[in-house]
Amino acid sequence: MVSTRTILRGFDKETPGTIVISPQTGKVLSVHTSILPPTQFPPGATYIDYTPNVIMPGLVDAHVHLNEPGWRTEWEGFETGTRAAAFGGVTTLIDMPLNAIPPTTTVENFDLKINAARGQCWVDVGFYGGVIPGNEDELVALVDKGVKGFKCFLIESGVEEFPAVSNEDVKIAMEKLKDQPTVLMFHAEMIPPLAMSVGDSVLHGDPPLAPSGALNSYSTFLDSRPPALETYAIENVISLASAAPNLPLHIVHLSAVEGLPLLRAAREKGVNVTVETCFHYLALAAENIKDGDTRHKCCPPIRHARNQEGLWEALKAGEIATVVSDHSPCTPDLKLFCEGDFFQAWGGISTVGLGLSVLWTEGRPRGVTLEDISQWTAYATAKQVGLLGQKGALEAGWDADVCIFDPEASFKVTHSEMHFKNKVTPYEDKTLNGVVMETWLRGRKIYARESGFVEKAGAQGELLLEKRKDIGGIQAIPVDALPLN
Ligand SMILES: NC(=O)N[C@H]1NC(=O)NC1=O
Repeated sequence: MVSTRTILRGFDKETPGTIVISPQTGKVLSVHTSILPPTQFPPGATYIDYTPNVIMPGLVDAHVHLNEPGWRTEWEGFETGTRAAAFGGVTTLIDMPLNAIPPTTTVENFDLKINAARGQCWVDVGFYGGVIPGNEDELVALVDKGVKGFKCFLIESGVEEFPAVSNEDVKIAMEKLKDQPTVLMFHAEMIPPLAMSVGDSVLHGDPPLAPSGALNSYSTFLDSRPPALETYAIENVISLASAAPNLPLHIVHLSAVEGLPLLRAAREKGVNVTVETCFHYLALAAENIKDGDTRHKCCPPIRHARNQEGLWEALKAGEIATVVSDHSPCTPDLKLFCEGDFFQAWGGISTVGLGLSVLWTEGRPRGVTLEDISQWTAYATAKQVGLLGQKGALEAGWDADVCIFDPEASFKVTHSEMHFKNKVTPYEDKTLNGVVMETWLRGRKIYARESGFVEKAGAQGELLLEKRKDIGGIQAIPVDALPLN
């Protein structure tokens, strides 16, 4: 018999709750902060009691590099990246415009990307477009075709087909996008003019000149990318904001806390700018990175524990709106483990699907709740990419994307717990607290810890290609505003 209702009972926030979903439409029908007994439902309804586990909205990871199509599909791909997401309770991924070949910088390239993704995804996937020098005439067409936002680099991106933009390029892009439902995002690192750094303590360190020290030493690498690169770039972004006051701006993967007062001051002056950080900046610290361990290389770099505490405080205060993975994998050879050279190794960390447990492991001792985590990794990320109303919370009428989480269990990150294509991550062998027991996408189970991936679900992820209807962007939302009920 085809069931007309699926009822999931577990904990919603701290209280027992029940959600009723329709397997036919894949939508949430109702959410209750009480236990609805099975007798209240029509015959044929499926009733699953997950107590004492927690029912959470599926995560929306708004920053992943899935790298397909092109030769870097060896690094990751739609099938493996989305399977890794499903393992970790992530039900929506937003793919970055670079590292695949070609990059998502034209409509023609976007079509190639869409064709490559179709039929391969375990979870729903949306896309960002890229802003590079000279592609301004593609931007509005990309919005119409459904990109959720745009990313540009203010410093070398690491891949030649996605060059950095100048301020002139940014202004041209802003002019094109100023009235569009989108968000313009910046990889905010820039090399300050040398003259500014002479004896200037504001720069918090030396300018990024040639590395002075052993190339396999983490501190040599860290010293080459001081907070000044981030603060200079953020100041630069803020200085450009008046060119398009209605266009939401967003700083991706902030590492340096020194950037936060600049963003706060800008927001106070009315600049529509938000900021994200990543799981690795909240969980890993420079003090613990051994020389040569290039699994930890990313840009901007992982900084010291004191900086990390500042990021946690800013998250709790609502100054940082979202937490994402910036999953940017590569094949193991490109991490140059023999040489351990931090300057030549690929910069990027593989995390997709581990983030919820990483945040719970690190956040719980700091007083963070699952509700906070849900806010940062589902509700606010969905808002950033214009998906509220469909994704990011368990609300009647929204997609029944569900993560069943056991907050008391733990697991060790071995190769069998990594589902991304290349099993290279700084979390290897670490024990993480909190285990995703099941993941449901639009009303259907796609992964269960006990029985594994539901094979027939393998191609059910949808591509989120509808044009955004909102004005884009996000403002940091106080944690108590989380609409789980
Ligand atoms: N090209 C690319 O994926 N770059 C990412 N890697 C990283 O460490 N930071 C990034 O922006």
